[in-house]
Amino acid sequence: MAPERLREEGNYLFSKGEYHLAVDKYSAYIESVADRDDYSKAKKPELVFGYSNRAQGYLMLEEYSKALEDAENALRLDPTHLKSWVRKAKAFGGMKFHQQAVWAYKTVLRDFKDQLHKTNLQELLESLKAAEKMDRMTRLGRYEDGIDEYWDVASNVSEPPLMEEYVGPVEIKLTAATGRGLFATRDLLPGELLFVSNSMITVRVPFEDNEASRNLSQLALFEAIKRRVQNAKLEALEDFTRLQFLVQVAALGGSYPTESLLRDCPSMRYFTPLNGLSSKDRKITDDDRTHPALDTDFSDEMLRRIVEKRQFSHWGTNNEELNGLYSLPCLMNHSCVPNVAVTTMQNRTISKLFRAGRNIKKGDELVYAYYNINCPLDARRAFFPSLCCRCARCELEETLLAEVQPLKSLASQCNKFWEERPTLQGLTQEERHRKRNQCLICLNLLKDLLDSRLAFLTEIQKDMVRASFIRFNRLLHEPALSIAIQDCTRVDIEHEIALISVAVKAMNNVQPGSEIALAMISGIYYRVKRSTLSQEEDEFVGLKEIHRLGIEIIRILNGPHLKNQTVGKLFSYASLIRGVLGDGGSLLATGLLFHSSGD
Ligand SMILES: C[S@@+](CC[C@H](N)C(=O)[O-])C[C@H]1O[C@@H](n2cnc3c(N)ncnc32)[C@H](O)[C@@H]1O
Repeated sequence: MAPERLREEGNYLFSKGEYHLAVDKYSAYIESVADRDDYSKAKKPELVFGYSNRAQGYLMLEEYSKALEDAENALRLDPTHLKSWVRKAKAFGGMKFHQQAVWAYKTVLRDFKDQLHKTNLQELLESLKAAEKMDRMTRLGRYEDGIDEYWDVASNVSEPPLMEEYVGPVEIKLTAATGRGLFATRDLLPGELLFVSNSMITVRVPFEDNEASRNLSQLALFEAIKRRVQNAKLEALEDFTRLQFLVQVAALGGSYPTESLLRDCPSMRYFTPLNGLSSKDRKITDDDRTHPALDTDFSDEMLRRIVEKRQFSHWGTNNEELNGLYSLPCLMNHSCVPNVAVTTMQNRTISKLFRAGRNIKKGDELVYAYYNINCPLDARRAFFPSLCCRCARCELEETLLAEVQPLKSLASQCNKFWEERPTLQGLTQEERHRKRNQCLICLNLLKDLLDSRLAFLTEIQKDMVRASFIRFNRLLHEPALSIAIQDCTRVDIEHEIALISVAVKAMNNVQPGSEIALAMISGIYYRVKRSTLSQEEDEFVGLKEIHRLGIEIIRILNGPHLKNQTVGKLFSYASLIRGVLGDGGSLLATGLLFHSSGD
């Protein structure tokens, strides 16, 4: 077929969205032009056209390294070909080489200034801005810009910001008692970013709390990971990201006690996004070629175990469930006194951002809470029966519950009250008061215990005990039990603020960056503010102090550099989530914080 015909057919197929076929036609076109027996100078424009258009086809197919190769082929023949430059920039972006994408967009904007018309220019400026943002995230760990922009009324951003991956001051090592864990490689301040992890694979299923639906989602994850492993195995020695994927899956499937340190404690190079690696570290080395992950058989049994044991579930909007697999988060151990705060964000993927919750020293193990830890020991253990956490708090509580009978009965009342919660809505006025009083009596008993028999505990130990009884405080804030501000005296309100203040301070000392504490603070703050007494809000004893604590929590969860305006919005929005925060619902809370647009 004549080259012109091939070119026309390629264009036609491209316009119809048949990108695979279009790429084939452009390949045939390139070949037939190259084979033609005439001067190379004469063929140059046609070859540039062929390579450049095929690059565009590859971009549509998300085959970015091939797109880059073609764009570069075209530019070698004609370094002034604008479209090839733009395609090269896009290919860099697709490969997540954001630093190079920034450079390529800047080159276009500088060298082709006179050829760009308005729409072109606008589009390129936006692409450059997006690439710069991605670059800041993946190399510097700066995510606040995207969050600020999302919440800025002046911006038209409606989608939650896309969070690219980032790996900061973290390494994998063996712990003394709980297998592998993550450790800090330098001293850290509260709110500092540790790493951001996107799900390797996500499946969306309609939310149905039953066995069949769980099986279906596990099967879908299993099929997806199996396909990805097979593909990665084919190209792992040419493509470093595929090798990274294999190492990550092998690490998740690795058993502990460890058989092979190399496989079970892989270098962070295998977890770091390419844009965060030096160009030397991105290249496949001899050590990579002999990496044990390449010899791993990735049996169905191993992949099934990964899916079953390592899957994270999130509630999505529209009553759907998003189930995902993560690499680094799965290597971090649990503690009921965590030092890491996590937020989850749903955008096109699901991103988890991990930040230091408190001051952390170089070499400290990094631990976060796998589940809601604001409840008594037995309720915590019920969330994850196979774990049996032995952190300092669990050990303390176990001893106290065995030796201090009143504490044990308070714990069982606490759980019982909480389980009765769904029926609170239908109570009469009198029953509500009675129930509320029961909670208040329990809280007073707890206070007396801590002031007398348990007075020997240190302050942080007392806070650990208080944090285990938060359910009493939360019940006081259930819509069915909470006091209507108009109907109560200033003394009542101040008493309630004092109660919540003790509770949220304890929660924050035990688990800095607690979304449940934030929701409780914001809830009472706005209840007082919206009441008829709102003018005097600042005079209420303790209200300012809990507001300050709420702000502190937001900055731990979302970074210390967030604009004040954004922090204010997140604080006001947090009051809306208290109703939907059930046990284990803390992941949902921040998902929602970002998911809903506006206030
Ligand atoms: C998500 S993995 C964490 C990484 C794990 N240590 C490894 O080597 O793969 C969770 C498993 O780690 C162990 N683990 C994590 N936190 C623990 C804790 N606080 N107490 C006891 N075991 C824990 C349990 O075996 C648990 O099933």
